[in-house]
Amino acid sequence: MPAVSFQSISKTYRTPKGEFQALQQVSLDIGEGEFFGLLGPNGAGKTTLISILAGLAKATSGRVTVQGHDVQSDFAAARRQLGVVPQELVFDPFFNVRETLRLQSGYFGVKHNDDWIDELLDSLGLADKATANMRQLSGGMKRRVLVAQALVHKPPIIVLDEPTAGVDVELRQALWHFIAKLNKQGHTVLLTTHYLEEAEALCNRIAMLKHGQIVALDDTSNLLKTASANVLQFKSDQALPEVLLPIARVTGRVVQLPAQGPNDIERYLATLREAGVAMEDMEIRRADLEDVFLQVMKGAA
Ligand SMILES: Nc1ncnc2c1ncn2[C@@H]1O[C@H](COP(=O)(O)OP(=O)(O)OP(=O)(O)O)[C@@H](O)[C@H]1O
Repeated sequence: MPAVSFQSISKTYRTPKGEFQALQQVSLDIGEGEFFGLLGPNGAGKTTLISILAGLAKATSGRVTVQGHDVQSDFAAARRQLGVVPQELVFDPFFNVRETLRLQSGYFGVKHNDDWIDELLDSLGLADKATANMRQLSGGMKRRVLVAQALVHKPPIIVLDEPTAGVDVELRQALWHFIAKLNKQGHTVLLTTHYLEEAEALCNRIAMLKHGQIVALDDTSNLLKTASANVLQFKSDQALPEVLLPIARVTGRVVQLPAQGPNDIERYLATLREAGVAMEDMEIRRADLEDVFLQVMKGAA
C-alpha cells in the first residue's frame, strides 16, 4: 500500500474572472519510506495538491488516500498519519513554545509526550526558547516551531511545503539533518521546494508540476541522466552570436550553454571565438537538477 496515493486529482477554483483549473488529473503514488520531491514554478499547483492531501481544500474530482485512508471520508485517521509543515507562519501569540506544542499534541489526542517535545526542541535548536512567548520569536525561530508542531504526534508521513523559504543556512542544515534522520528511521517525506540543490541532494524521487499537470516523474538519478551531460558556463558583457541564442540561458552576465558532449562544447567555443566574444570565469560543469528542471519546463511550454 502506498503511503500517499493521489488518484486523478483535479481542482477548479471559482474566481471573479471565471473558473481556473489549478490541477488537472494528477495521479501519483508515494511509497512508504520515500523522500519525495514535488517541484514546479510559482503557481504550478504544489500547495493546492498539499492542501488537498491535508484536508484543507477539497478536490473537484479524484481521490487521495493516506495509508489507505480517504482524506475526505476518513479524515481523522488520514490526518493522524500526516505531519504538515505549512508555508505560512500562523500562531496563537499568547502561548509560549512548549505550550504551543502541548496544545498541538492534545489536538491529536497524544498525552505525556514531553520527552519527545524535548527531543524536538533540542534537534531544532529551540531548547532555550521553550518558555519564550511565540510573539518574541524571530521569523526563522517561528518556522522551527512550525516544524516541531507538525512532528509532535510522530507522524509516519512528513509533508513540508517550502520549509526553507527565507531560512538561514544554519537552520537549513539542521533541519535537513533532522528530517533525513527521521526518513532513515522509516518516516515518509514529501517536500516542495524551490531550492533544487536541496531536492537533488535529498529526494530519491521527484515529480515536476507545470500548470497543474505532472510533466516529469522519475527517480532523481534517472532525471539527472536525461539532462544534457555538461554545461559550458562563463561571464560576458557582450551579445551572444545569434545561433547560440535559442540554447543559451542568460542570467545577468552569466551565460550557460547546455551541451550533450565535447563536440557541442568545441562548436560553442569556436562560434564564440569567431564572434570575438570575450569570456571570463569560463568553466565546464556537470548538468544538475536545475538544468533538468529548466529543460523539462521549456519542453512542457
Ligand atoms: N483560493 C484560490 N482561489 C483562486 N485561485 C487560487 C486559489 N489558490 C490558488 N489559486 C491559484 O492556483 C494556482 C496554483 O497555486 P498554488 O499555490 O497551488 O501554486 P504553487 O505551485 O504552490 O506556487 P508557489 O511555488 O508560488 O507556492 C495559482 O495560479 C493560484 O493563483
